[in-house]
Amino acid sequence: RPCSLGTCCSYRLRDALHPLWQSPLSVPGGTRQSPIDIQWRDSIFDPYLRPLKISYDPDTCLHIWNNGYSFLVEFEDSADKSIIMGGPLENQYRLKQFHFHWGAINEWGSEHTIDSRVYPAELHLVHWNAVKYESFEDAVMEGNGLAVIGVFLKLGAYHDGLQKLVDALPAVKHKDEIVEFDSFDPSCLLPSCPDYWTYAGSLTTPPLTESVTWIIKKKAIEVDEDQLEAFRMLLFTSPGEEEKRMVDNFRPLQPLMNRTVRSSFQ
Ligand SMILES: CCCCCOc1ccc(S(N)(=O)=O)cc1
Ligand SMILES: [Zn+2]
Repeated sequence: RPCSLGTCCSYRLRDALHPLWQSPLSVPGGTRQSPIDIQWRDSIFDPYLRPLKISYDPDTCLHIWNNGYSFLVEFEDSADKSIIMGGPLENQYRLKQFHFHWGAINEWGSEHTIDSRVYPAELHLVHWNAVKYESFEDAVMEGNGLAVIGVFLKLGAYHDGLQKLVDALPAVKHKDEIVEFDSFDPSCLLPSCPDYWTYAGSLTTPPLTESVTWIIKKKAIEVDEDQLEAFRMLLFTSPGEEEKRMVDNFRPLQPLMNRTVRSSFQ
């Protein structure tokens, strides 16, 4: 219905859209958005945080899929086979997938930062609360629905465990390509140090829902230049389209607002 001013009511200022995801950079009313900069000195040691318990079954590994934002390694999650519990979590969470975010060059690429230090890449191991919810899709909409372990990647020694994944990437060069991937245990991508920070946040890509308990490992894992370059040869684009290299697939930092970051270590 035309409004009294005779101008079309649907006209409104365009919100700032993220160039990559065409999604709002800021979620209206968002109070717990991710990623954030973790200020080490402002994080609070919580002695009640328990050790994180991680138990992955390599036989639940299904395939690698280029979804046009990143590449996902997806897991069979119809039973409690690959799970995490403890740490800040009240329930057991099931592994659904893991993926990475990275930059065009080694100077940037991670989503979270530590005292403003950026890493060349960041691994996200995505789990959902299978005690409280029926499916990952349901859990995505709930405040305690997801738990994501974040691991920083830094340039250094060759990472033997990552190489099996790197060798499979050419098979998923283009958006929507998928390749079978079996018997991979993602625990090989975790640092041996148990220390982590944890805070209440959100998905960093659409639908950006505020459903994630983030568990950010203090220690980074080392990978070498060729392994990082392998990520950068992936494409955002489908076969036949003008090629766009899959790089800089990270969301900008979001305001901390009224949140505390807790540490599992002193
Ligand atoms: C209902 C379908 C939802 C698909 C989206 O799933 C996601 C999105 C982002 C993340 S991240 N970068 O915050 O770890 C994890 C999972
Ligand atoms: Zn992610």
